[in-house]
Amino acid sequence: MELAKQLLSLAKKRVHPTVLGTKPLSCNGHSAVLFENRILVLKKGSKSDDQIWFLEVDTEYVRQQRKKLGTEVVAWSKGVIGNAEKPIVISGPSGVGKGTLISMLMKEFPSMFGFSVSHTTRAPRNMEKDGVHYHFTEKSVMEKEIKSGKFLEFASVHGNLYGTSVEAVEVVADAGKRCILDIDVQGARSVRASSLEAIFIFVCPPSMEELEKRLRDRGTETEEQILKRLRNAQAEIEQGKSSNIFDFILYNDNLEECYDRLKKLLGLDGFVATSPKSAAPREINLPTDHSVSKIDDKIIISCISSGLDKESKNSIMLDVSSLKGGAPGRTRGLDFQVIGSMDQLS
Ligand SMILES: Nc1ncnc2c1ncn2[C@@H]1O[C@H](COP(=O)(O)OP(=O)(O)OP(=O)(O)O)[C@@H](O)[C@H]1O
Ligand SMILES: Nc1nc2c(ncn2[C@@H]2O[C@H](COP(=O)(O)O)[C@@H](O)[C@H]2O)c(=O)[nH]1
Repeated sequence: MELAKQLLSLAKKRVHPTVLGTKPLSCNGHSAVLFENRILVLKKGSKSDDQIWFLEVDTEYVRQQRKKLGTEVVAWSKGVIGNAEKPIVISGPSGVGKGTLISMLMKEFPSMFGFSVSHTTRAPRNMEKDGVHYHFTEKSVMEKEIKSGKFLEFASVHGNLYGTSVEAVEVVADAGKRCILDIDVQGARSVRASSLEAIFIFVCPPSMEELEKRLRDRGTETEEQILKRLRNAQAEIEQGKSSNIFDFILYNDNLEECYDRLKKLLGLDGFVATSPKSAAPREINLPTDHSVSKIDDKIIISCISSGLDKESKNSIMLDVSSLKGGAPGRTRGLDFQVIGSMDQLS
């Protein structure tokens, strides 16, 4: 009942906490169940992907944000049935070939991987499309969004702001794909410190001369920008090799060989991409009429449905013992079991 006391004390003091995360859309009523550090909210008569929500009140993430923002904080997080595979964070100096390797992976395994589309304040290059390569944005807008908690991580890189929104990672996982993040070392450090469990790979150039050649041959930067990126590369390579952020270091000398090593460390060597392997979570549809009770880590949702001549009762048992992640954005690891028949199962 610690959480109940905490909530009561906040209400008495008339504290208005900073609310992080995307709020659930309004609905025709809801049931709420109190846990140790969060409140489970079951929306009545909502779509299957919008039924289970958590209001994080005293989770690790909320405590971190409270410290960072200096205010009381609560955070919305959508409950998702099942788990997602760990995202892959790829870092390395500009021009080393991260984007090239990621494109190869996505081309060979289109149904397995999805790209986390970052936000940036830098101007688009000729072939770059808004919403595909980046979400191109104004600095003032991005700064506001950073304050509102939209980003999992952000950093100032080569003079511009770059950031990964919570949504960018979660839409990929919700589609049943494994998310790939192309971010700099500062961003990788932030993700390492966040609640997102990931695999961290650092891509190294064979030499500074070769890195410079690749950057120049790419022809996308001005001379001034090339020099800035090369200066930053020195420090990034040192940090990439010496810090304990990264699980793997990949040397990108010969592209094909490097790509083969990348596939090997992801367990994809010899893997033939055939039919789409979807890890999309199972879904339940909760009817408008239901009552909720809690037994330890199990939530029993009793549904009442009236037929022509009889009223039948069915129940779903929602297991919340293996919740993963928590805020920001999604709480994964929910599982359910149907007790009795359930017409509403999709
Ligand atoms: N192993 C390689 N050998 C030769 N050229 C390469 C190799 N890998 C990538 N390249 C080339 O180097 C250039 C830079 O690659 P890429 O754009 O993928 O780098 P990046 O690490 O994503 O850079 P940034 O961080 O600036 O986005 C491209 O023109 C690409 O074709
Ligand atoms: N911390 C973050 N770094 C990011 C993100 N998106 C990209 N990047 C890194 O920026 C540089 C430059 O990229 P470019 O497209 O301008 O060449 C590169 O190292 C990327 O990895 C992000 O969301 N967060």
